[in-house]
Amino acid sequence: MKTGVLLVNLGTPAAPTAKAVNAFLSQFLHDYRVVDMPRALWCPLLHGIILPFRSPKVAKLYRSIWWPEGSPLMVVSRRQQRALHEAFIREGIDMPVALAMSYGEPSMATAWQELKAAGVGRVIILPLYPQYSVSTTASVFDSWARLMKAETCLPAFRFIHDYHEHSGYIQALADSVRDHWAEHGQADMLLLSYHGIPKRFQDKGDPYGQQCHRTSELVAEQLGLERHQWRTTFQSRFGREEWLKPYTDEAMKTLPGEGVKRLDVICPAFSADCLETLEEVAEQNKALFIKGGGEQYHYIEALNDRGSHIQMMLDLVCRELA
Ligand SMILES: C=CC1=C(C)c2cc3[nH]c(cc4nc(cc5[nH]c(cc1n2)c(C)c5CCC(=O)O)C(CCC(=O)O)=C4C)c(C)c3C=C
Ligand SMILES: [Fe+2]
Ligand SMILES: [Fe+2]
Repeated sequence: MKTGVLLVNLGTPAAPTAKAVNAFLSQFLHDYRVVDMPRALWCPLLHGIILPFRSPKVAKLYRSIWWPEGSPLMVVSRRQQRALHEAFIREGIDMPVALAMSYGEPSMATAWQELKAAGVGRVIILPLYPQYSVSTTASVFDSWARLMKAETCLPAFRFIHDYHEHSGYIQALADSVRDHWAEHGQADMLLLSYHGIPKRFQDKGDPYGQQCHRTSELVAEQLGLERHQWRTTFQSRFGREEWLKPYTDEAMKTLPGEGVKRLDVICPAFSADCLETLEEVAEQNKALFIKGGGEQYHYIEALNDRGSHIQMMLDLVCRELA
């Protein structure tokens, strides 16, 4: 039976316009895995305030990072899909690779049709989230399960839960930091900034925060950093409740006062650069750090279609084939 790979990431608006951002956010923020409030309370807030006010504001941010070929997240994801397919060809393996997004296009239904058309009867689902979270990974599983309701003969499938301590992933992160140091020199501190989640999710059993801390420890160990040379923080808060701490934006304001004048920042939870890395981390946080007395700030790009990242994906898939 032919096997195929289904790469899945979050998704992104089709255009950097208020209308497209509204459509994307509406689908995203209606997902119970992301916002678990009763709909009678959440929908009036979402439709009455969040979507009308946030969409034009966020569209402007998307315009500031949009590439000529499209949204960075989409452009990078397509490159990853192509590179993984080519890596399999080099290994002499015929392995169709499809790309799906949890929200927006290409949907999981579109990707599954592509795999079926290629004769695939066994699927390896690889959510491109190194750390498991109910808000991301579990949502990918929900989409798959919903899609499978229409199938009479289910394909065999494997679902890759997380890869937060996979040696190839840790090595790829460490290599990307070393490459950055070779070009720019080593800063006073390496900050590992992860997308946050509400603390309440962690209290209910989401292992995301613990997995982020583990990734940081392994990267720091691989780089031979001493404890005062690295730190873990959480970014991209949404809403008013408490999220995982410490917060990245608060660290930007306090680190210069602690003597950290030169800062390198890496975002290991993002397998592809996107709004949250290119705008929030590379631009907004840099401004906060410099305003707080920092002197030099470098954002180290996501693993994207780096060779070692693609090799790690190949390894993750091959493990499931064994
Ligand atoms: C590690 C990956 C991610 C986790 C965990 C995650 C949780 C999470 N996110 C929101 C709300 C928003 N996230 C937004 C953008 C966004 N989030 C991720 C990844 C994770 N999110 C990515 C890759 C992106 C960027 C997409 C792009 O187009 O570039 C947004 C949209 C932008 C904005 O309005 O600020 C929202 C909203 C919640 C509520 C949540 C956990 C509950
Ligand atoms: Fe609604
Ligand atoms: Fe997010």
